[in-house]
Amino acid sequence: MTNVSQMRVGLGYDVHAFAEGRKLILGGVEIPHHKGLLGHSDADVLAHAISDAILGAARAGDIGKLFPDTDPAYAGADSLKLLAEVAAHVRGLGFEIVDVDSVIAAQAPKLSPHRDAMRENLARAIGVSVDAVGVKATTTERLGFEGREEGISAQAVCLLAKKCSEPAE
Ligand SMILES: Nc1ccn([C@@H]2O[C@H](COP(=O)(O)O)[C@@H](O)[C@H]2O)c(=O)n1
Ligand SMILES: C[C@@]1(CO)OP(=O)(O)OP(=O)(O)OC[C@H]1O
Repeated sequence: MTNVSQMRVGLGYDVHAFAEGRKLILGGVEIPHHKGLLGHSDADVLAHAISDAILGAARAGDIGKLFPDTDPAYAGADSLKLLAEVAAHVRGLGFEIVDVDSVIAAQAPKLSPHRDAMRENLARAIGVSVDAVGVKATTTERLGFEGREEGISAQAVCLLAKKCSEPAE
């Protein structure tokens, strides 16, 4: 028997609408802006997309399954804490979190000044090194709901590895 790694990829996507009187929190960073994102939790759309990418790679459902948006326990929840729970959950299933990359689609505000702070927060929550977490941002050239500044979307991919035994040839 030899130990081999089974590799799995996951994809996550999330959208939250802008609302007045809310904080804008992305990757656990509170970003100065005149409006924030609406949600049951803190509406950290980036942390949610990454959570779903990790869960997708583990074939373990999605964040709505783990943390229902009908459960008052998650009202105003810190999404970095939910992400840390997701990481612990997939490790409990035997997976190692190898790599994460992501992109935020937002017409405004400018996010690149906050990239490193987001990466550090996310890496700490996931329990990986900062170089294993990518964060990018794009406008949508004023097209679509992001371009009209009605909301923000985020997409993420994740690579997981699981050690498994296989009979030698
Ligand atoms: N909210 C955003 C959007 C974009 N950026 C940075 O600007 C670059 C150019 O964006 P385009 O949509 O015109 O391609 C992009 O590569 C990001 O570095 C940003 O910081 N915040
Ligand atoms: C994060 C959770 C927590 O209840 O709520 P929301 O902030 O509404 O976020 P969404 O991505 O719409 O749903 C996932 C939920 O698990």
